[in-house]
Amino acid sequence: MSTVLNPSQPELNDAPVIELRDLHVHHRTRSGGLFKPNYVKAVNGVNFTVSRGETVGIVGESGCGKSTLASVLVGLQAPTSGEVFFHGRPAVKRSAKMRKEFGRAVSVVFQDPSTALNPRMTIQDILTDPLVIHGIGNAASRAAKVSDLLALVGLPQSAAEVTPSQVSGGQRQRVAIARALALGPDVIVADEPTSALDVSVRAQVLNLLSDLKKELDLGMVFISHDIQTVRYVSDRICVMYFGRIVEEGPAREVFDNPSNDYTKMLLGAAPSLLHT
Ligand SMILES: Nc1ncnc2c1ncn2[C@@H]1O[C@H](COP(=O)(O)OP(=O)(O)OP(=O)(O)O)[C@@H](O)[C@H]1O
Repeated sequence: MSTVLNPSQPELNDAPVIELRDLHVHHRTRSGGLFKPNYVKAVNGVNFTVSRGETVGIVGESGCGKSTLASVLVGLQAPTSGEVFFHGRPAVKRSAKMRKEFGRAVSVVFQDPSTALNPRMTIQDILTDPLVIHGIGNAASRAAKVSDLLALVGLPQSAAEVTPSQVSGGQRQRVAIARALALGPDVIVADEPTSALDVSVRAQVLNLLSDLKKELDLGMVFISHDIQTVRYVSDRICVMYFGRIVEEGPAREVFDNPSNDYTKMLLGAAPSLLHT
């Protein structure tokens, strides 16, 4: 049987890369009134951890709060309340030093590489950019790093010379993954990373992410509305419903023996793998 989440109390030494405790995120809306709040509870009391070497899948229908949770995980959004720990240290009000370390250690792959990558930059410049921003290496070492990154994600070296629009959608997502790896992160947050891709290349990108996780001992947060896709890549699954995690457990257990009615409904409604 899978379990319902409880906040974990890790020892500092083997603390997860990121831990969220009782996290709440409210988005302001314009439609408030006398009896209606002017905010949406996008995330409503979530406890969550991700460590190196594990893929944690977050699954739920559109609007359940997945992307809001992702934006807190990557530091783009501050929580309304709750605690964020980074390698066991409180990280809600992070110092400039911690912000820099967080930026190196946690990176993101978005759904649509066409909008996530600057169309005017060459792929060489896109992959060099994070190194320049973080003041890492010199021109020669950065060029070598770009070459390594292209090899790591299965792109030809010639891809460095072109812009994102000159490669296929699947290759563009590989560029986005290479950029996410540039600083040697501990965790990658992948928010619907295959939804915008052709069905024919989705499995390749999922396999690449799984291989990279193993090869680099990465932590990965894999977010999708599609429980079949989440199961394919995840060690552990968190099922989200209206801003809460309603079920959490090893992927196989959640899949084979779900304890929550919403999880059962998601599984019942799930079409065949990778075809949504
Ligand atoms: N910037 C915002 N301002 C107001 N409401 C927002 C904002 N962003 C998200 N919301 C609302 O918060 C809730 C959670 O949205 P969120 O995008 O996190 O869910 P999601 O599960 O990622 O959905 P999707 O897969 O459609 O992106 C929804 O009700 C959404 O309408």
